[in-house]
Amino acid sequence: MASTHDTSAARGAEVLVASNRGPVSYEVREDGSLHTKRGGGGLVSGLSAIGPDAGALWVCSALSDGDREAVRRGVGEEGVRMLPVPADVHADAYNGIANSVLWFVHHLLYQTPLEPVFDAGFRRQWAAYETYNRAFAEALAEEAADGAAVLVQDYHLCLVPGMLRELRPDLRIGHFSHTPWAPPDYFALLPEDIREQLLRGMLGADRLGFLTRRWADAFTACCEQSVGGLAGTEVGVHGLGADADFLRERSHRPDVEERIVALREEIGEGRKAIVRVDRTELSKNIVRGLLAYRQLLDDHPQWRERVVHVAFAYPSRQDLAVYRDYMAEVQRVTDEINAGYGTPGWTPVLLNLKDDFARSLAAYRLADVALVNPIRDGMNLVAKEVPVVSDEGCALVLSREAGAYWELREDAITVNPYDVLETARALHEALSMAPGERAERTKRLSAAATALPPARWFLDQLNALRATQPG
Ligand SMILES: O=P(O)(O)OC[C@H]1O[C@H](O[C@H]2O[C@H](CO)[C@@H](O)[C@H](O)[C@H]2O)[C@H](O)[C@@H](O)[C@@H]1O
Ligand SMILES: O=c1ccn([C@@H]2O[C@H](COP(=O)(O)OP(=O)(O)O)[C@@H](O)[C@H]2O)c(=O)[nH]1
Repeated sequence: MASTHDTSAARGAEVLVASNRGPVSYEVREDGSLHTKRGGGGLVSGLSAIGPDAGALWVCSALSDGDREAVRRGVGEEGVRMLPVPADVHADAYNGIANSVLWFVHHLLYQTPLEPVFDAGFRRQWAAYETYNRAFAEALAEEAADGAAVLVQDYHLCLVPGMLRELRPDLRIGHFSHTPWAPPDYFALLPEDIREQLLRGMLGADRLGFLTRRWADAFTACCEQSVGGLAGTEVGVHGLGADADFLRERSHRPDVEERIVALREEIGEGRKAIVRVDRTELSKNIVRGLLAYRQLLDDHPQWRERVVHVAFAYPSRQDLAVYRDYMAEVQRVTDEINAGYGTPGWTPVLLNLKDDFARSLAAYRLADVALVNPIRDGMNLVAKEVPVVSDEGCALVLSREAGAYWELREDAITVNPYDVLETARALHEALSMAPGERAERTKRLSAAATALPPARWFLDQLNALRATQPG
């Protein structure tokens, strides 16, 4: 890794994006060939719309053995540079600090009295997080043309703006958070020096972006409490929308049509479908969703045999025991409901624990009700994607703690995600909605969901960043 920027280097990229997860990942097949897979989650859905046409260089991490092998063989996508960070550094930075500490802080996921504990192990992981951030800062410093614009993404890379600023004072540096931001009292769980390092690292940027005003205000409040304010850094709000063109085209391809036929058969003739699609992620609140569905079957037995809960919970962050345990809990509660309520011709919950994007799109299209009930979520693109591709209109049950709430609340049925009884009532209301009203609401939801498509979301940030004075 180069430690300084060589100013005599040839001109590099004018626009750079940096994120932990990149647009694709690789898998080594048994015959030794490399298989390419689209990266999962909303950050990739948002940034993939930018594509190589925009001329941006996307610097991301080699996350898997397959990714590292691709780097070794010199295989890669156009406009993408994968950093082969050592596996142990990545594990500590990504699984340790990013996903077990920062993700937990911003999503209010700690369960006292057992968590959090900031001990010597945490300090070792923090050192890896610094190393990881430095690797990105150095790669970006190496690749960027004079005066280029660099858009750093998310909580994995909070220290990059400050580090990059030192290496390349000429650059315009932005940082965008795809997560919520913790309120100051919760952020204060972190050791004081770590809090300061994170905030000062981000304030090394010229401009910071958030998905909603709520998260931007929480960040500003944390800065006021810990480091005396924003130190001249601009803060903007950019609510990432769904990519209607991509979704409509992709959801009408033959592989999705095939899956619609299969899904309809599994659901059963004349039954309604309550659909959810998430990473198996603690903050998505899948178990309370199942409990609310069970409550619905208790409170309104008329729905028994007439509805199926189609739950797609595709694997995420499986290196972490707490995520593996959560997946097992989702399976356990599903089995309990199916055993307790199922009949020979009716399986109340259809649980899909495998990654199958085409099948998820098929479920979006045929859903009567979409259940999106996160405890807390930066935005939640699923809530925005369903109305766009829905065939016959879909009622949306939406958590008031999702970023998407602020844009979709008028036509969604909104819930407190912890309140299982309220969620059950919302499911009943959604299932009972008249088809005409459902179609009308879906149309308005779709318009709100696509108000800021990914390409414009990105361009707005780029233009705003270019209008700042570097440093
Ligand atoms: O990369 P992973 O660890 O597999 O996780 C997937 C992504 O999860 C988070 O996504 C967020 O970004 C979405 C788009 O802005 C937003 O709608 C959602 O609410 C967020 O949870 C994470 O922030 C990304 O970095 C991950 O890639
Ligand atoms: O099997 C699937 C099903 C869905 N998605 C996509 O994953 C994203 C999830 O984004 P969201 O903002 O809802 O949550 P995140 O996972 O980023 O926290 C959406 O764009 C989905 O279309 C996916 O990658 N694989």
